[in-house]
Amino acid sequence: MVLTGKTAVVTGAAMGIGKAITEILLQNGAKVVLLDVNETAAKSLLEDLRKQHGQDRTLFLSCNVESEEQIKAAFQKTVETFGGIDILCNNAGILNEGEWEKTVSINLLGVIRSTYASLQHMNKLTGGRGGVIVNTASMAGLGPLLSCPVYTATKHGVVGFTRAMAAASAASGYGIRYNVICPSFVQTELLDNITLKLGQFSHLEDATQQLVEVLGILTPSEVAQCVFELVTDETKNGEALMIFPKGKQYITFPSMQ
Ligand SMILES: NC(=O)C1=CN([C@@H]2O[C@H](COP(=O)(O)OP(=O)(O)OC[C@H]3O[C@@H](n4cnc5c(N)ncnc54)[C@H](O)[C@@H]3O)[C@@H](O)[C@H]2O)C=CC1
Ligand SMILES: CC/C=C\C[C@H](O)C(=O)/C=C/C=C/C=C\C=C\[C@@H](O)C/C=C\CCC(=O)O
Repeated sequence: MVLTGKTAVVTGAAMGIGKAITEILLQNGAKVVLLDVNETAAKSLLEDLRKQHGQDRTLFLSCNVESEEQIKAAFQKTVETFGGIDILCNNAGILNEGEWEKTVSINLLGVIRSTYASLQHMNKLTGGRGGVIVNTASMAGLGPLLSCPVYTATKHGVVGFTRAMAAASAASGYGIRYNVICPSFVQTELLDNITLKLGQFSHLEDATQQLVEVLGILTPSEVAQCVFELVTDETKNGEALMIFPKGKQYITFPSMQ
């Protein structure tokens, strides 16, 4: 996929990995709609992006992925502004084992809400142009992080949902590819104040810290480069890409056949 002239929507775009995804998509010619709840950070980023890429290739819309209504309104505004949606990066996510229902609502249900809402605009069977969706899971979507069981569950859900949507799309002729990234630790604000975010499992922080020391820490740009690969390589559908500082690996799952 050539990105020039394409329209991308990125959730959780104001900071961290979402910001890096937004930047690499703009650098490669796409128009990008930034969705986030952090208006201050988003508007500051938008000002910088417009200085670099011009006034007409970006749009910020305040959108909480816990709200189907806000997601649908954001997608409608995107289509009205840029004519359609070609790329969707469901990236918004939190880590909060104390508020685990909120974690589920954002990390898993938010991805489902956004994916389903995008169908009417992207599905070739309903007048869409097709395209690609890349969801942000985690290595915790492939194996357990003992200090955050609910976060782990949400990310396992994102991996499974993405792979099922990829199969459904291929079988139905939607013309949409679905892929998922599974990064290890990334230097973002999500990692700040981790003890508080682990809630009743904060006594297990040291075990996670040991994982960090073994695996190292990625930069958001390294993760965004992998998203760019999954967006542009039109052979990729149903892929889970594990990303860590020493490299990356496409996961092979047990085959039912
Ligand atoms: N930082 C890490 O070590 C890793 C992060 N991830 C995942 O990467 C994604 C991005 O996280 P980071 O960039 O690390 O965190 P971050 O905290 O830097 O950025 C998350 C962004 O999502 C936004 N957001 C939060 N709740 C939202 C909601 N309800 N609706 C819309 N936007 C919302 C925040 O305002 C923020 O801009 C998350 O899904 C996270 O689970 C995956 C693996 C590793
Ligand atoms: C306390 C949580 C800290 C950060 C959360 C962050 O957002 C995140 O998602 C970081 C994940 C890092 C995970 C790193 C390693 C995970 C190891 C095990 O759970 C096994 C995982 C995958 C095995 C895959 C395989 O080898 O087949």
